[in-house]
Amino acid sequence: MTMPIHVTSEIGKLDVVMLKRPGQEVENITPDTMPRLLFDDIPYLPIAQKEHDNFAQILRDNGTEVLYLEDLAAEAIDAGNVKEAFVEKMLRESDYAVGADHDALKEFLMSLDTHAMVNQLMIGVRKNDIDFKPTDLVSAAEDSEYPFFMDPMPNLYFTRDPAASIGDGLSINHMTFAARQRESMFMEAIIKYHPRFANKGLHVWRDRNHTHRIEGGDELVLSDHVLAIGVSQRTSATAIQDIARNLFKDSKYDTVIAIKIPHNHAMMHLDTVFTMINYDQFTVHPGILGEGGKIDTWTIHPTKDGDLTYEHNQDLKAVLKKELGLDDLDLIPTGNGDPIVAPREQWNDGSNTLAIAPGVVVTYDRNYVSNEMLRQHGLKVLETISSELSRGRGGPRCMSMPLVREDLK
Ligand SMILES: NC(=O)NCCC[C@H](N)C(=O)O
Repeated sequence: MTMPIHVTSEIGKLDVVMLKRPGQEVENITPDTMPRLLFDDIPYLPIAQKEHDNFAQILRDNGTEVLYLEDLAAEAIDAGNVKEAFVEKMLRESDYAVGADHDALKEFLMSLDTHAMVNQLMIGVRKNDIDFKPTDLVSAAEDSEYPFFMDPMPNLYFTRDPAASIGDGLSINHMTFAARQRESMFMEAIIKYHPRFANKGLHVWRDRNHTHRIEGGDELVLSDHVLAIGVSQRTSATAIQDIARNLFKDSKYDTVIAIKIPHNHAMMHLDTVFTMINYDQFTVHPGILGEGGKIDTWTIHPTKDGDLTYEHNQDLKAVLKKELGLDDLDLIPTGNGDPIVAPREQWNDGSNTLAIAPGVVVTYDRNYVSNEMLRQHGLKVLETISSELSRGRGGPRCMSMPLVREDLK
């Protein structure tokens, strides 16, 4: 029986994927909150939705079943009969553990049907959504001008990050910034309660109850025994050690390649600068490579007594060839390596390709130089429209959480 989560590569035919259609949460970004909510501009929602529907349709047209986070979350909460517990937990993580504001918010959220409640949590709760005037010190002294009781979660359409499928399981992630920390609660509920996933023997390799951060954009499943994980703005070396230990103990995974990338918003995750697109082909943003193409990598293996060994290397190509057992490797530079085109296209996720089968990728249409390069290197490129979605700083890989991929032959 195929497991409800089964991902042993970045490139096996994509059978099932989870997306989140951008909704009103995106309209709740303002210029003041943009930096904190991790956006560099405000997408125009009707167009962003059209673009997202186009992306989903490309996936369906190529034989992928598309599931939506918002539906799975509501179905899970109903199936587990945990609406009140979920609302309580969300309130607690939104800093409303007790008190009159907690009670008013809880009453409002519980009055909605489960789908509407899930959507409302994603959209955020504005102060004028409910008939309640707070009288506490925080509201009076600190928050009086702030329009929200509960912040929107506009990054939810990047389903790649709050959780990551690995083998017959997943990591449910402790996210770096407050703006995204509550997001992984939805996946936690789905795995625990949704009939499609609950009690099916799925492994949670690392859950969200940790202080050290890791995000799915950094977690790349290179094969059925090798992962690459970015040491990045969003993923700490400690979290990488943790997940490596857990995987080495209970799965076929025996190799994690930790790759150190610059710590900034344009390159926040490994998949913004490096993705696998075929058995022996990768995209790479030249901006992560130092003099002579060097980059710091550490290959991690288990010892017999459950400890870890680390091998430092600065030749990414050599490391990948060795660990994947390849004779040669094609690293395709974003924007053809041009000093203007490469950073421009990387900014709009020109390196963030989603492979839906070996050698078949979905990319943003705006990155036409990188797309042309991919075609010249023999890839089939399916372009998706991208003027608004890209304002959130994520591309096709970021916007998709593969749940099932076919194993490679
Ligand atoms: N895997 C990815 O690179 N995801 C893109 C996340 C973009 C989002 N605005 C963020 O900063 O977290």
